[in-house]
Amino acid sequence: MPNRLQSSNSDGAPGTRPTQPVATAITALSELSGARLEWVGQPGSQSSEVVVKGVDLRAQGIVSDDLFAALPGARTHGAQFAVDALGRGATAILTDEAGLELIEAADKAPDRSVPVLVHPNPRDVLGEISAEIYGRPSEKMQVVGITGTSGKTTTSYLLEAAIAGAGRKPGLVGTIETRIDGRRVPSALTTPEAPQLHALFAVMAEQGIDTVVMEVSSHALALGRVDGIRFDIGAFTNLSQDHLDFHRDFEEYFQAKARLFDPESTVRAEHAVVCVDDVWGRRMAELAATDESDAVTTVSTSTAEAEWKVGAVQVAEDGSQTFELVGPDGQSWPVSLRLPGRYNVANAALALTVSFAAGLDPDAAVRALGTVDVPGRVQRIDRGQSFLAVVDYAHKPAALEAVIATLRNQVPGRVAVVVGAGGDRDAGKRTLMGEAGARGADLLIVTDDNPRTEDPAKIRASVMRGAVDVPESERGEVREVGDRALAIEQAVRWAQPGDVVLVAGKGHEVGQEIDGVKHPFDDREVLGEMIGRFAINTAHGGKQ
Ligand SMILES: CC(=O)N[C@H]1[C@@H](OP(=O)(O)OP(=O)(O)OC[C@H]2O[C@@H](n3ccc(=O)[nH]c3=O)[C@H](O)[C@@H]2O)O[C@H](CO)[C@@H](O)[C@@H]1O[C@H](C)C(=O)N[C@@H](C)C(=O)N[C@H](CCC(=O)O)C(=O)O
Ligand SMILES: Nc1ncnc2c1ncn2[C@@H]1O[C@H](COP(=O)(O)OP(=O)(O)OP(=O)(O)O)[C@@H](O)[C@H]1O
Ligand SMILES: N[C@H](CCC[C@H](N)C(=O)O)C(=O)O
Repeated sequence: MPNRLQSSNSDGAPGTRPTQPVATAITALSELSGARLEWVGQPGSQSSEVVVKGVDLRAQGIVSDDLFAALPGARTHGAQFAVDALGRGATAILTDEAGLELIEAADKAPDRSVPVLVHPNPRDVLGEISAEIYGRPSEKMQVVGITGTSGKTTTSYLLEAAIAGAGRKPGLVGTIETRIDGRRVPSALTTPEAPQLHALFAVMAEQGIDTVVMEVSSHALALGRVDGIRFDIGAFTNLSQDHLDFHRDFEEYFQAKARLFDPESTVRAEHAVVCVDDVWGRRMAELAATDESDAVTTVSTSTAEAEWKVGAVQVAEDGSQTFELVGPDGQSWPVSLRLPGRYNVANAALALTVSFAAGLDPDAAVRALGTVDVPGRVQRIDRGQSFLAVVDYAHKPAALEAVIATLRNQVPGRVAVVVGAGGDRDAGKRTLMGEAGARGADLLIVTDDNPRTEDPAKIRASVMRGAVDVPESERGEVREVGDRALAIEQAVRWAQPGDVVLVAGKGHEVGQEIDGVKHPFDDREVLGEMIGRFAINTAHGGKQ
């Protein structure tokens, strides 16, 4: 039976469960959630004393004394894995009526009497239950949630640096990784499920973390993953097309994000910091407004009305930039940023406005921002070649357009873009990405991203359609090369001094998922290798 995990592993890296778990009676959870208490397995040994010390919704993640949340899903019902969870030491189960039936009908009945909390929609109560089991740890620290279509990871990294720079102990939860005071904990989702999140907060509390910055995806908001968290600050970056496979339309997508700001929502942050550059931001700021004068702070890099505004931006040859952030009382901060691109000025302005709202020392926060690079976000690959080579995570139309525009401004030469679209994700964005790539690049090579369970040729065909539908006079050359390594090779062979090669869509990812199997693939390594093989000796502009 798997033992309770430690909040620190033998190598000193933080674990994913607290070391000092608290026991919560199953009857208390029934009362808290309104779930009905039933019993399955051997009759006669029911004990109202049953307690749980942790919770998970993946049977494979269960350790002794856990509550197993057996949820209905799109692919399967968690109750199918109840026997496995009990074998790993779960002492109780949370499920719905269908789950209870599945457990009762299972070939292998539990060899003891097991309490089952039955709720019509267990996902709706899982956040509160998880918070309770772990002692409501998010209330012991200042939590900042960042949402929006693009810029969450970048803004989080900038803010994490500001928090550390200002002398606090930061926690970070996001797409690339979870970090506890700078030490890594791997993460599979941008925003983990509620049981994992509250456990992480409990570990962070044990390790003395005082300020947490976390990315909050629209999936998380819609699926209740952040329920039970008390957010001090909610930050909004922007909204553009993505995830319309999961959300019915843009309005529903907006409403999911709005859960972090809507005064009616149970996960509403106490303060909102909103970038009002786009119309969705302006709507979000209006929605978040209450009678409290400090409920919303607005920030803008455009002409939009806002309390915090960005003044003139100076861009150096290497793309790094400086700008002035001007506040409501005329106070102004000179900001230096290593990250290139106008959109990163927006990310940095948002990060700083949040850090001021969080009470961080402004000078220290501003200083810290100037040191930040983000893995796989406009990450330069330099092997001494005479053209600029960049890996970026743009995998949606607006992001692709933004990063191409940034790089176009940065080089005197031409732009090559290697990009594809992911399988089992918003199919509507594929043609738009093809269009953005074809309009922006002198050479667009349409390739595979993570096809997942889809036919890669069909995904490429959609991206290609968007690309070739752009009139020839308005676009560059378009090629289709399915093999991603070969596509990168072709872009590198094409590049001349002063050009830029952008490999977009996978950023920090280190695998390519094809038919359920993740094959090792890191754009940064492959691009570096191709430059080494085909573009060496270019310090003087030549090629092999
Ligand atoms: C649409 C979505 O987010 N679905 C999530 C949801 O799936 P689901 O409800 O359909 O569950 P299911 O796979 O049918 O499984 C049912 C239950 O059985 C359990 N189970 C299932 C199999 C097993 O072997 N053992 C087991 O215990 C599962 O934990 C679950 O509780 O619950 C599952 C359990 O946590 C998640 O794995 C799954 O995320 C899928 C894999 C996913 O890819 N999600 C992505 C789209 C996502 O959430 N992305 C956002 C970022 C988006 C962005 O901004 O870019 C994120 O926050 O990461
Ligand atoms: N503020 C922004 N506006 C538009 N595009 C942006 C912005 N910030 C970043 N991007 C683009 O989006 C890509 C992803 O950026 P980042 O990882 O910071 O966003 P994210 O919201 O975390 O994305 P995801 O939800 O896909 O994980 C970048 O590589 C860049 O191309
Ligand atoms: N969090 C995003 C990541 C997409 C990354 C891209 N490389 C792809 O596979 O589409 C998602 O799950 O939609």
